[in-house]
Amino acid sequence: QCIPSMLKEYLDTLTTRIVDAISPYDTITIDEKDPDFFGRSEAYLTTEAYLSATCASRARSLRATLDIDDDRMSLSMDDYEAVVDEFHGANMCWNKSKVVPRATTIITEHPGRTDERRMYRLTFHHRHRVLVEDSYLPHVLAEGREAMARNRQRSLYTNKPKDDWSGDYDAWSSVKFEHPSTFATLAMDPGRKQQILDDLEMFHDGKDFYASVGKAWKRGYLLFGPPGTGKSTMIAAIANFLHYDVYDLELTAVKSNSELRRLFIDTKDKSIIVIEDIDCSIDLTGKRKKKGKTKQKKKDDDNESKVTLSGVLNFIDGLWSGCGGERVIVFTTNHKENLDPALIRRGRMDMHIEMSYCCFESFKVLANNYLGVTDHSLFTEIQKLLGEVNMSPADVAENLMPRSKKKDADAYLGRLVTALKEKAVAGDKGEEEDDSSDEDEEEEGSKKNDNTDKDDDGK
Ligand SMILES: Nc1ncnc2c1ncn2[C@@H]1O[C@H](COP(=O)(O)OP(=O)(O)OP(=O)(O)O)[C@@H](O)[C@H]1O
Repeated sequence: QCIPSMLKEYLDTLTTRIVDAISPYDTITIDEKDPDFFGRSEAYLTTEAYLSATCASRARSLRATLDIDDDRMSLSMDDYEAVVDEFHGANMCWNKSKVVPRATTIITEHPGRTDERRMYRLTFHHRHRVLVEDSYLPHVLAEGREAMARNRQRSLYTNKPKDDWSGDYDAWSSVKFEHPSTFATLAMDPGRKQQILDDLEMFHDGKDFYASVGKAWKRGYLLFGPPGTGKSTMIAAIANFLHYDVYDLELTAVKSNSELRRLFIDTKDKSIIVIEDIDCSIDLTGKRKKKGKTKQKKKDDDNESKVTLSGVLNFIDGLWSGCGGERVIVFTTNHKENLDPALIRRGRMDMHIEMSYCCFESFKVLANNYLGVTDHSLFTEIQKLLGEVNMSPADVAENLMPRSKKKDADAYLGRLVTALKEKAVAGDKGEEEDDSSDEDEEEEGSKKNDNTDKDDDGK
């Protein structure tokens, strides 16, 4: 029984060798099993992601698997299916096959599990060998990784108090990141929006550029503006655009610079590290200039947190240069003028983005988002009123929010007109008083600065 099977194996090998010798085609096999680990090989997973993203739609026979984390079906080529990928005029033929081991009499604890092994085989003409090795395989790798990053379930992390850290990688707790905000739904000046998108794209595709100029692959964005103008919404849109995780760093819970460093070291690549309301998080502001005035306060704060401005500056620059890559850091503030210039200088906060009160262009985005209208007889009046009063996009959105299943555009736009008129009667100052009413007392003194910020668009 053994001899015929050995003979078959020998003949198979011989046939392959003869065919290889006379065939003008080369092949590369990418095996599912990782020789060093029990899991699936990264090369296989990356190839699968690449083919699913680029060529699987051309395959007639597909395989669906349920991604439990993501709660969706993902499709890939089925076994024995083949597709052709054209690259720089050359045909790259991929097929998927599997090897089923010969039956044995091993009794297993897991009867459903088989030892079958899948593989992708790339076949191409011998004359494209250099193209495949130098360009096509790196292309498959880069695009496959990109597709994997796009498809993975992203997380929103927050830092735990040090007393709750239990293991080496336990400084952050996380939940699924599922914020629906995108740049399409974000209401802001379209020109500025495009600038930000271009900047993010440049950063995202800039690995080689950053390496060539000797700069760490990171980018800092300072988002500033009055409450309710969309700073948090913008962060979510950036995360969705770049397909990054978000680390929401609560600085007041960090007790020392070394704890801060450790938190940053524990963040992963392809992530956004956010410190919201940086001016309220910690006494980073003005400390260097008004040492005398803040001495007493500093004493009181010593028991609370010993994170210093220089600690924050060091971790941004020191750490970024040394580890990982592809990280974005975002600070938000309602009062940019209170921040120490060293903290927000270009190179640390590379782009300063003002989120301002609702302009007509922003309103049109919100009207479309909330009511599905792109034009209406009340638009002209709303445009005029928005030119006269300051209303945050959050307030505009609240007025446009349908109160029943029926999207009655006349009623909701009418309600907005009434609210704007009331504000016009109260004057712009009324807006500022409204904002401060639900905020901490200590913030009240700086409300008037919202308008001074408007002159600095951070270009
Ligand atoms: N520019 C915007 N585009 C779309 N929606 C917006 C925008 N600004 C505000 N909103 C809406 O208002 C809500 C509050 O906005 P958001 O929390 O992003 O404001 P913020 O500037 O971060 O406020 P704060 O300074 O108080 O934290 C959002 O959930 C969103 O629905």
